[in-house]
Amino acid sequence: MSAHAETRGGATLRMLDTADKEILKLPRTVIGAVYEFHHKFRRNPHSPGLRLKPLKNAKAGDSRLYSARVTADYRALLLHLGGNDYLLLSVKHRKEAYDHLDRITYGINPVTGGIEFIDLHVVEENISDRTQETTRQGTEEPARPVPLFAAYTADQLRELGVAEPLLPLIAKITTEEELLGLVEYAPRLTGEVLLALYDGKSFDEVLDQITRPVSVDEQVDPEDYQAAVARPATQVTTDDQDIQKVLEDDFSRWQVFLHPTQKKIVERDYSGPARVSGGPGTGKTIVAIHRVKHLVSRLGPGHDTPVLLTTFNKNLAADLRARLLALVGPDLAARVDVVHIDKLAHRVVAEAEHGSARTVISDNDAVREWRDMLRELGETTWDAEFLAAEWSQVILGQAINSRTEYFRARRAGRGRALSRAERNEIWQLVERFTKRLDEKNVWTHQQVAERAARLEMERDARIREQRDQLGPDGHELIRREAGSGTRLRHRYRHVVVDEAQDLHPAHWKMLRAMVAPGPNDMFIVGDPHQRIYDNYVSLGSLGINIRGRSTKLTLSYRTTRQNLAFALGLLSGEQYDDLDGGEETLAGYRSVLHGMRPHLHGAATWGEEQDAVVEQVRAWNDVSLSSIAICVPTREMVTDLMTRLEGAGFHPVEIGPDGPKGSDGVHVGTMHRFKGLEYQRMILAGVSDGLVPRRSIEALREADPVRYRRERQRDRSLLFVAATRARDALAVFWHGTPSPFLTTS
Ligand SMILES: Nc1ncnc2c1ncn2[C@@H]1O[C@H](COP(=O)(O)OP(=O)(O)OP(=O)(O)O)[C@@H](O)[C@H]1O
Repeated sequence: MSAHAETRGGATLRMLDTADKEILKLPRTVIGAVYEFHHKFRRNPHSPGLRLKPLKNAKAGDSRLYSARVTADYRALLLHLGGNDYLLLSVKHRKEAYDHLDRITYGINPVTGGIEFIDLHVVEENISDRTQETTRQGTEEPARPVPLFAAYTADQLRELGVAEPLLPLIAKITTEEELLGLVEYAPRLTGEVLLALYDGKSFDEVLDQITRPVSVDEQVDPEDYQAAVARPATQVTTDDQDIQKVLEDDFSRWQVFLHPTQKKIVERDYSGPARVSGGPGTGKTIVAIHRVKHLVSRLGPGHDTPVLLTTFNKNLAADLRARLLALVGPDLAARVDVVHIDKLAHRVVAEAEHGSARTVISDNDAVREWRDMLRELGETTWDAEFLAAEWSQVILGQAINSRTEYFRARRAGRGRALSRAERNEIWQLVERFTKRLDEKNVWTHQQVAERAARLEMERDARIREQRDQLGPDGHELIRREAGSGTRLRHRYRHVVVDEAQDLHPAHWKMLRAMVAPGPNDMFIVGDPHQRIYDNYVSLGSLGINIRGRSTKLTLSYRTTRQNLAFALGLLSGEQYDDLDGGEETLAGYRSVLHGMRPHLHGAATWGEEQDAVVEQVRAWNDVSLSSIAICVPTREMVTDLMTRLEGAGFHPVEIGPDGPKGSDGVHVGTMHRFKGLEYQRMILAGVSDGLVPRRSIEALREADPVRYRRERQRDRSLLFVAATRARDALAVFWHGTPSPFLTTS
């Protein structure tokens, strides 16, 4: 519903995204009053109690700027957009609201077409406060002999979208602290551009990676504020609840203020499957959830669940469900099937086979079964991990049913080539293995996925067949399932996938078959740099054609610039695929958040390292224990650390396959468990040579270089995922020799 439709007769009052930063610093009672004010204003902006009146700004003839009464002492600054539409720019103490009117500027950015508001007085005060603070602490940096941005002309900065009124201030900045002080209250794009230039990106890179993605194509009318407020670059709230969310807590901002790039991706109409990539913390999950909202709010009325939102595991699905509910409310959320991918596959199989009694075993259990079987057979040519992966990825992944098919199968990226005789041997072992599982009445998730994919593809084929038989009127009952009288349709109208990089080919086949090919059918979100399972796919070859519909998010909302630089260093020299046979990079990946450099600490032994980790937890006593997490490479190390923390009087909570097994207390888990999570502070422990990457892969270095590279890359990604979970502080520990991933960065 649009704000206009909601408030017929009254007024619209939207809030600019930069307003809440100042408002949230006000006393609690005033924040509450802002919310009340907002309600009253929308009902009748001219009610006498509100004292709405134009302000005489320094700009000649300016009549857009208004003030209104929030409490006896506080005033709202409003921008009149036209008609009864207003924009809340700020709330200030009465004195401040009128004292520095000549320092208040607003306008439409000619590059993005978005509305920008700057209180130069606030910016200047912030710069001077921050600088004084560093002087007091004795941490001030020496001013550079030339201003930081002296190398750029005003025209160049304008071209990059920097806000005009800030140019004189920018020209004077000589320290990082001053820059951070300016960026905090500057329009979003100005901050992004300046920090990127400061971090060493070239003018062209910034233009290409930061400015162009948010530029508008059309000519911007500098006076048309109604048009400007509707552009993605103007980040505003839309309704009452939004304002409440923003005022209640900072964590709800994602529900309200999408980055222009996020917004474009969410609202675009795609002619077929679309893919969104982006580094850690760039809001891929947020975009997926908003996309679901966008899709579900356009559906006609009904009680069915035409939208699927799926992800990798149960824990992440629970998180998606909670976030979706917070964003859309129970009625719309009820129309979305939020389920993790394995459960979805199980459902399909259970429905077809009326509840299979088989027990599912984990991938680790499957490798163990392979190992046992090879030992029993005295078979030493192949190792269990290789056979498990060959079976899962090539044989199940391509739904191979016979030896002949396996002889012909493509084994792209699987390591060394296999001769016909070798394939024959493997096939026999696979047959034996599946028989062994059958006899034990167990199967793996991949087997379930493969069965589900087959079932869904058969269903899809039946739907097509029936459609082909439709008469010219198209409404024949032929569409009914033979005998049952129920209509046979695709399960979903739209499918939205998060954590796409770790889905198995069989999952993709199942998902593809669950939705009719067409506009907005599939929305796929993932980051190949975070692939931590051995599933490589080419979406095109699985019938999911994303060509021309790929977009990338590059601004991290989680990771600080310091942590981000560290994490990027971990990946140096690797290449990553784009899930479609091409290459993917993290070009443009950046942050505007500022924090401490990661703390790095080496110890002589694992025992000493654990002592240091416990000390670190103790030192972080300014945050709650549940906002700290520790991740380590192995299960044994989790157990060790849990005992150690317990002994030190902390209450560690282990993260299991379904998420944390409790809430209060430091979370501890293996690196695999941290996919998709985030914590205020993170400790990575055990980042030693031989553990990260695993020593066991060394044997492959000569024997199978391709596989060696992949396994090594997987361990690197695991460390990358772990390092990017931290919102503010990151501490990295090892014993003995540090991981080579640390030293090459
Ligand atoms: N537009 C936004 N406004 C405010 N916060 C945001 C916005 N977009 C994302 N965030 C926040 O940034 C953090 C990371 O978002 P999200 O989990 O969606 O990123 P991601 O790309 O899926 O990360 P990862 O790949 O590491 O799992 C979250 O805390 C989220 O709430």
